[in-house]
Amino acid sequence: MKVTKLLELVPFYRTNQSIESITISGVAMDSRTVSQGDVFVCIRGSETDGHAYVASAIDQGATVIIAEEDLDIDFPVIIVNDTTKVLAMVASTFYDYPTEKIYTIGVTGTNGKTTITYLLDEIFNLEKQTTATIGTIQMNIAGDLYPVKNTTPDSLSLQRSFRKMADRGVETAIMEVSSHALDQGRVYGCDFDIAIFTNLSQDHLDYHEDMDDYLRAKSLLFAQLGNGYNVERTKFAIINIDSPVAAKLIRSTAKPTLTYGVEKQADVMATNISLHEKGTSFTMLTPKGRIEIASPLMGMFSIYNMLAAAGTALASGVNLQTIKQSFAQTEGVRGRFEPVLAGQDFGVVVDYAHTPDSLENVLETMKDFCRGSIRVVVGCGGDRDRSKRSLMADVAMKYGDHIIFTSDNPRSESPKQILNDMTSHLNGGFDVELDRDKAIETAISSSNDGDMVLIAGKGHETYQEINGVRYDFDDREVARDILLKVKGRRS
Ligand SMILES: CC(=O)N[C@H]1[C@@H](OP(=O)(O)OP(=O)(O)OC[C@H]2O[C@@H](n3ccc(=O)[nH]c3=O)[C@H](O)[C@@H]2O)O[C@H](CO)[C@@H](O)[C@@H]1O[C@H](C)C(=O)N[C@@H](C)C(=O)N[C@H](CCC(=O)O)C(=O)O
Ligand SMILES: Nc1ncnc2c1ncn2[C@@H]1O[C@H](COP(=O)(O)OP(=O)(O)OP(=O)(O)O)[C@@H](O)[C@H]1O
Ligand SMILES: N[C@H](CCC[C@H](N)C(=O)O)C(=O)O
Ligand SMILES: [Mg+2]
Repeated sequence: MKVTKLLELVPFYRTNQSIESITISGVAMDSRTVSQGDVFVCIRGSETDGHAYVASAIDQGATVIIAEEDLDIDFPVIIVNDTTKVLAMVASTFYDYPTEKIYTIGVTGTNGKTTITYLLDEIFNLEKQTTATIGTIQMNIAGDLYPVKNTTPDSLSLQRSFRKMADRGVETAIMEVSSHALDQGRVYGCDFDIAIFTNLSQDHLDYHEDMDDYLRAKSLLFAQLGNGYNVERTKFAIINIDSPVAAKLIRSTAKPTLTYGVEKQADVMATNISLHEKGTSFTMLTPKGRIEIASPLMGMFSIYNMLAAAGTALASGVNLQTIKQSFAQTEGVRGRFEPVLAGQDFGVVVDYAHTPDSLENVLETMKDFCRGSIRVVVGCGGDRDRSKRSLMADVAMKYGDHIIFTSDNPRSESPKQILNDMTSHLNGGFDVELDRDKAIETAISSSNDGDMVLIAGKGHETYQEINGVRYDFDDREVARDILLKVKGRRS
């Protein structure tokens, strides 16, 4: 491709020499992945600055550089104001504007993103659509699964993935859009048709200055809605009206909004709610009529997730019966309120709650049904928001009868320090066990008929990250093994 064609979405740039005759065969944002003929785009990151790797990119075969500053080299350089935005633009041009051909749904909010992408995927699959999802667990393109590094990939990988989707005939793509991604422009260049907001509660204050900054990042998804190249499809924002920040998000988009909720009047509402041991049921009121919903998904938070998915599906033209059927037959998402069953007479649930709000939602749900004691095994991740640690501990103390604080993914931090951050303000009444395996064993082996154990924080994860090394660790497998061992001892 001619580099001038690659720049067709970039309105302003300067060059240090003529670039007319240059052609490129790929786009790279990391010097370590440059191939012969690539354009190398220098990105200023949080750890390092891509401008420092220009020489190495040239050595690897780059034919032209996109930078934010004059580089004083005898090599073609295109100078722009903001390489992050330009990377997204050129990636989208290089891969031939793939989101133009795909109905694209973005989900943002503190909790519920993964769950909603799965619910929507199931609905669209019932409609016999070819779909793709991108998020925390994996990327799924028409049934082919790919591992992911981030919940939301960088703009270059993202556009490459969209290209793959378009080539595989994907009609609808549903993706999680994290606040980091919005802040770092990873989804510039995506032409979203629908933007969904779940909720906002404390998380990521290691990255965002404060909750306002966190909200500002989230609101970019809605501000960006309709800025793309496809003007034929109607764009919608789907907003949880019960969230205290709903009005701000509604104001941040010029596009039509469909609201959902339980407490306030909304376009899609749940009434006659029944939360029970086997799931939920409710009457769903929608602009297309009312319908009775019954689902195995547990807890009030699941009703919000279903309303978000239902509103989106309706806005996308899906009928109510399909939505009802999908919610009835869903098996939920792995690691989200996932029961571990080994014939025991007490409950064991693995859940990805890693924020104060999600932990509270899950424990509230357990409290409603637990006939005995609630045991909570929980820790907090290292190199993440320190201020959520004591809040998560408070929630565990509020709902649990027996609390075992343990390690999550300590990453580069000292596990003891993390646990100290969680517990230093408490006056006892809990156990601390650094070894997550042992913590789970203690909780399970002390449980009896009617009790419930919550193993929180790691959900679907199959590793524990300590000092840069990922060791195999799966809460569900560990719990199952211990349950079988304990059963053997008791019989
Ligand atoms: C803090 C953060 O978000 N960092 C993200 C960021 O990396 P960075 O800014 O640190 O990049 P950097 O390492 O400074 O490098 C700058 C530039 O130099 C280039 N480089 C670097 C080295 C080299 O030898 N050559 C070279 O060219 C890099 O390719 C890059 O273009 O951009 C990268 C590409 O998009 C991300 O993978 C990376 O995510 C890191 C791994 C991360 O852990 N992020 C977490 C916090 C995150 O984003 N989480 C959210 C989900 C949160 C949630 O909802 O719960 C997510 O979306 O995953
Ligand atoms: N709507 C909701 N409101 C509050 N808590 C929720 C909601 N949905 C799910 N949760 C809780 O949050 C946890 C994570 O859910 P999910 O993975 O769907 O969220 P996410 O937004 O994708 O999280 P992440 O930011 O890690 O990607 C669940 O295990 C559950 O405990
Ligand atoms: N997407 C979240 C996941 C947290 C999961 C928890 N197990 C942890 O490691 O903190 C994050 O990166 O902050
Ligand atoms: Mg997620």
